[in-house]
Amino acid sequence: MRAVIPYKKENAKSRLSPVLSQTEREEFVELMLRDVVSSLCSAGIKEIDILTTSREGVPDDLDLDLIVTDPGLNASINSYLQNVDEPTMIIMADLPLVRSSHIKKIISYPEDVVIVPGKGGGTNILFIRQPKEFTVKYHGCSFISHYEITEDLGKSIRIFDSFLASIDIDEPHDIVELLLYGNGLSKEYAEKRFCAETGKGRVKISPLSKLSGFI
Ligand SMILES: Nc1nc2c(ncn2[C@@H]2O[C@H](COP(=O)(O)OP(=O)(O)OP(=O)(O)O)[C@@H](O)[C@H]2O)c(=O)[nH]1
Ligand SMILES: C[C@H](OP(=O)(O)O)C(=O)O
Repeated sequence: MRAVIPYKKENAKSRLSPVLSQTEREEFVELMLRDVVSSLCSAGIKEIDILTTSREGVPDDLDLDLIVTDPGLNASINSYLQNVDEPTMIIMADLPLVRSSHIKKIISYPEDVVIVPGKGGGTNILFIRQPKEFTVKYHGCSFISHYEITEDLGKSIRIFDSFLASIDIDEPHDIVELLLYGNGLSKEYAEKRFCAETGKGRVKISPLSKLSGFI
């Protein structure tokens, strides 16, 4: 089996621009990628492809196969899937809370397709046993799209229900979960810039320079 990580570094994570500059977001996404690769490696996944819009910005100290494609998430993944003959895990680069134990569990299921929902209707991980037959449709409510695509193919489905694996770091409030539950390089990066501030209601992030009642 293999894993593929779609990756776009240039102006990455634009939804985090209220709290991180472009340079910071590009540094941050690389550290999240490293965390994801580390979890895959710890789970024993040996074949890891990075499907990237540019060779620059992909760490060259990691043992990864690089596939450079034009921008366009769905088109690049769908053309990649046409060329693979083995079970394949599509795992996003912005999942620093995914642990190797999640990966091991996901690949142990007997179903044809395992879907790991992301917050807000997204798809964080798709594990597909026969990828050539599958077409992805990310963006919008892609969890429902991938569920329906799998059903239309007559394939069996497992939904992997996990709090940590559901958290993709898209918006500033997602960084709270990274501060609370992270254990890798991207958590260290976030800790240099933010703290988790407690008060009424949910914990919030606060820039480190404005500390008040934080944990
Ligand atoms: N190969 C490839 N990967 C992409 C592309 N766009 C996004 N990705 C990756 O797909 C995953 C999900 O993307 P998003 O969460 O939308 O990330 P993003 O585009 O950096 O974030 P926003 O600018 O906030 O939408 C991440 O792993 C991205 O690095 C693309 O055009 N090509
Ligand atoms: C790619 C997209 O990611 P999100 O917009 O949820 O980060 C999705 O999961 O369909």
